[in-house]
Order: sequence, then structure tokens, then C-alpha cells
Amino acid sequence: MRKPDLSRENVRAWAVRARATVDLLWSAAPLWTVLWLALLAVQGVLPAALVALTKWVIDAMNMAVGMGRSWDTVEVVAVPTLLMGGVFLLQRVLGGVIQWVSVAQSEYVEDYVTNLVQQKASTVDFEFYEAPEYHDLMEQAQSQGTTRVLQLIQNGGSLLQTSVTLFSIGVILIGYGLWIPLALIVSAVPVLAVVLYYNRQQHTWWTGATPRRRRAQYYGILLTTMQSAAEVRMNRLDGPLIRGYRALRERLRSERLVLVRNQALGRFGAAVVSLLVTGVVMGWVVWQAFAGDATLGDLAAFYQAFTQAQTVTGTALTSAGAVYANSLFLRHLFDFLDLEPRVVDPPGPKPFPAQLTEGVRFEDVTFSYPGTTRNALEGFSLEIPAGKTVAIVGENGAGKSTFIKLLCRFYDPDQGRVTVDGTDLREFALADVRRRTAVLFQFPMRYQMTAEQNVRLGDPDVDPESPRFREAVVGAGADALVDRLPKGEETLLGRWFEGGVELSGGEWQRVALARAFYRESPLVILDEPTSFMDSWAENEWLDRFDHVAGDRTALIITHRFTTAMRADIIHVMNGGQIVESGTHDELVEQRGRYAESWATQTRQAGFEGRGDGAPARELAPPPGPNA
Ligand SMILES: Nc1ncnc2c1ncn2[C@@H]1O[C@H](COP(=O)(O)OP(=O)(O)OP(=O)(O)O)[C@@H](O)[C@H]1O
Repeated sequence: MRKPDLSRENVRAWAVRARATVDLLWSAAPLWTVLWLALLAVQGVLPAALVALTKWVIDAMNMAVGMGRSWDTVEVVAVPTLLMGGVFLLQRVLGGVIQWVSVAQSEYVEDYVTNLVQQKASTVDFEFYEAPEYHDLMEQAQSQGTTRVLQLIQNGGSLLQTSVTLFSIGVILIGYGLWIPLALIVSAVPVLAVVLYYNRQQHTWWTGATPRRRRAQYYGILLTTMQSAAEVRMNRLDGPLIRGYRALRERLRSERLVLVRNQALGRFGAAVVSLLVTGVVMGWVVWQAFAGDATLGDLAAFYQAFTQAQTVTGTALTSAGAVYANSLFLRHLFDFLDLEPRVVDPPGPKPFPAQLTEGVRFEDVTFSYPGTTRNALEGFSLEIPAGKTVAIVGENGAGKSTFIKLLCRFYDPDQGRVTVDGTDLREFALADVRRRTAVLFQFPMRYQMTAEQNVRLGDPDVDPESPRFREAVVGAGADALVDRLPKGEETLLGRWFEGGVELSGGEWQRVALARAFYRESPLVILDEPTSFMDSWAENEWLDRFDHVAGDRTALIITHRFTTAMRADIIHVMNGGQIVESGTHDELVEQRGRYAESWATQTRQAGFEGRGDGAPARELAPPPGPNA
């Protein structure tokens, strides 16, 4: 059996976690917690009171037998009997009240912990989402965090109550001999050791099995959600996925069953030891009674006290083991809550400009994703002048989305800097950067909410009475779509909830565009805004965009040269760097990478480009530049 780790660090870590748990309870439901503890303490002494009253009642009856029928006899018996009835009544009443208080406390604690986890998950650095260890920790915190806190409370309460009971019964048992409570303690030691050992084993196994459990969950998600439904059917993935799921579950199940079997065997061995001790103690007391050293009341009280003490000891040990196990599991919750973001606000943030005067600059930026060695951006320099529309084109993996992530401050550069009107992005408050930047991501969210909510989520600060909603919808080319919906902007989108209407990919994209335009921001970033649009829609939308962009600074990432050619400046990216820059005509003149891709795209579409770019109407959606 492995020895418990009693090193100073481990003990200190335990103390810190215990403190954090108490703080958490105190913050979540202080009054309910105090009330609950007080009630448990009262309930804890009642069994001892009953033992004492049993002795009193039996001895009183013994005495009354010799007194005959009189009021004195009634008085002698009535007082302890009534008191005993009162204690029974109190026990029942307290049971109900404690249950009510405990449910209230659990509800508060559950909501509080869930809130903490959600808040933390929405503020951790982006890099956490990209590391498998983060997903493990997240699963551990989410799946066990709340339930373990609640179980810890229940077990802690039970431990407190049983300890009070044990202590008070122990006081009574000492009257029969100091060695009796000691014998009880000795008989409990093997049980406690087994409980602690196997709870630790269980925790170690559960932590190590997290990646396998998550993979099984992942197969489950693929088998049951709509996103994967089409491919699962067309590629007949159900068989392999179900088999994969089963194999993982079988392994998890058999490992767990082995653990539980060993635990049961261990507990059986420990129980035999405590049974032997019990036998010796009971034999001794009966011997005393035969020898005339104990009254009938003594014998009854002792029997009641000892059997109660045994039951309570069993409960106390189980609770102690559960407290131990739950505190081990809670470590994951606290580890998760302790995650500290690295991308943070500066000490005295500068205000982000409401209107850009110079623009955005990337100055010799180098960046690699955490845990990778390859630079996604290398010596990357770029200027987006204020009020201009800049397009970035480049082949897959060139670093276009990475550059947006740096502009939104999801990451900070390893070297170099990003400036807005000459100020380093790191000198602004994070919330300010994000409030002042409107982004349409490559794969925008499809909120299962009304069309209006889908757009208004873009900026909760906009006055609902302002005409901005309509402007954004028109700017995104989503006006005809919204007007066509059965309840107009009130129509619920998506099919998750009753009455929802599903949109096409291009329609969802227009709604997301409207969301980006809805935000009052000096900087607009659009990642592949026209990728879902047909050529006709694209051309019409580009006309609108010129109007919506107005004097805002806009950045468009695109694979479509028919979109890029409308920009004031086009930058061509390759291998994490800008390799060409200029207007469409200048780039075609340069006869470099851009001109080559442009020629390929137009040739494929049966159109010989001159550089004036009018033909988008005739083009099928062209492939990527280097396709
Ligand atoms: N989260 C990530 N972790 C590690 N590497 C990443 C991550 N995201 C992207 N990369 C790598 O960084 C490089 C640039 O990726 P990025 O997504 O910026 O390309 P992109 O130009 O937007 O491509 P596409 O046109 O296909 O969207 C790629 O080589 C990619 O493998």
C-alpha cells in the first residue's frame, strides 16, 4: 500500500484547497451554511441524549415497580418518558428542516460554482482552447466540479454530525471503561485506511482516464449531433464510431469494476477486524452484568450506545473517505479556476481611438502558436491606413487568420508589435480593443435566436431605438432575407427550438455580416465575407459594402480576387509574410504571384483579364489563388 504523501508542499496544498473550499461555500451561501452547520450540530447530540434518557427511563421503571400505584410513581416515570418523546419529535422536525436548508444551500452553491466555471471559461486565453490538457482540465472541472462541491458539503456535514454523535456517545461509553471508546477507534483504523487508499486509487484512475473518457464523449457527439449527421450517413461512419465508443467504454468499465471489486474486498477484511473487536467488548459487558456490576438500565444503555457508536463510526468513516475523495476531485476545479490569462490589461490602459487617424501597423511581427516551433508569422510588416479598405490574399496556411487573431489580441506577438494610431495594442484595455473592432470570422456563430437578436448581439451598447439595426441589415444584404422570414426580424433562426427557421449557409453569413456591421467600431475585419455568396450576390454586396464601410478602416481576408480587386490596397501573403502589395492594377502590372493567380482564375473562367476586373458577374466562384 502506497504511503500518503505528507510532504510539506502537499500538506500546504491541502490547506490551501481546504481554505478555498471554505471560502467558496462562504461566498456562495453564507447564511444557509451557518444555519445548516448549527442544525447538524444539534442533531448530532440527539442520539447521545436518547442513550442517556433510555438509561433514565429503564432505571425509573425499575424503581417504579417497587413503589406501587401513586402520583409519585407517575412523576418518576413521566419526566424521562416525556423528555424522550420530545427528543424523538425534535429529531423528526430537525430532519425535515435540515433537508430543506441543505437543498437551498446546494442550489446556491451549484449556481455559484457553475457561474465561476463559465466566467473562467469565457476569459481564459485562446491558447487554452487549443491544448488537449486544457480540454482535459475543462472536462474534469465541468463534469465533477459542481457535483463534488455539493457532495463535499453533504459528506462534510455528515462527518460533523457523526463526529458530534460519536463524541457524545464516547463520553457515555467512557463511564464503562476508558478502553471501550479506544477499542472502537482501534477497530475503525483498518476501515479508514482501506477507504482512504481506494478513494485515492479511484481518483488517480479517473484523472488518467480523462482523455479516453473525452474521446468516447467525442464519438458520442459525432453520432448524435446534426453537424455530423450528413457525413455519418453518407460515409457509413456509424459502425466504426459505435465500435470505437464501445471499445473505450468497455475498457473504462472494466478498469472501474476491478477497482470497485478490490475496494469491496478491502472493506470486507477491515470489517472482519472491527467485528472481532465488537465481539470482545460486548462479551465483556455481558460478563459484568452477570457479575452484578451493572444495572439493567446500564446494560440497555450500553447496548444502545455501543451499537449506535458502531453504526455511526461506519457512517463517519464513509463520510471521511468521501470528504477525502471529493477534495481530491475538487483539485481539478480549483486548478481550472486558478488558470491565469497571459493576455491581460496593462496597468494604465490608454483609450482606444473612436476614429482612426493613422491606421493599423504590424511592425516586424513574429509569432508561433504555443506548443509549436514553426512561425505562423515571420517578420510580418503591414500597414492598414485609416479609412481605407485593405484586402489580404494568400494561399491556405499563409497566416491570414493568425494575423486577425493578433489584431483582436487573442494572442500577443512573440516579437515586434501591432499598433493602432501609433499606440501598441497591448497598451489598450482588452475590452476596449474588442469593443472597437468588428469582426466577421471565417466560421461565424449561428445563434439559435431571432434574426434581430442575431444582429444585435454584435453590440449590446447600441441604443435599440437607433436606426442602426436596419442599416446593418441592409449593408450586409440581409434585408430581403429578413423581410421574407415568416415573422420578419422576430423569426427564430435555426431548428434547435420550436418554431425556428433554418437558413442556407450564405444566408447565415449575411446575418453574421449584419452583426459585424451593427457594431459602432472604427475598424472592421471580414474573414472571407463572400465565400458563401454566388457571383451575382458577391458583386451586389461589394457595391453595398463600399457604402457601409464609409470612413471606417476595413480589412478583408479573401480567396476571391473579384472581392480583393475592389480594395484600395491588396497585400499578398505567403509563408507568414507579405510578399507583394499594391492596387489590383499595380499587382497585375508587377507580373508576380498575384498576377499569376489572377490570370489562372480568369483563364479558368473563360475570361482574359485586363486588370479592370469587371467580370465578376460571369465568374463562377473562383478557387484559391494558387489552386
Ligand atoms: N491554433 C493553432 N495552433 C497551431 N498552429 C496553428 C493554429 N492555427 C493555425 N496554425 C498554423 O499556422 C499557420 C497559419 O494558419 P492560418 O490559419 O493563419 O492560415 P490562413 O492563411 O488563414 O489559411 P486559410 O486560408 O486556409 O484559412 C498554418 O500553418 C497552421 O497550420
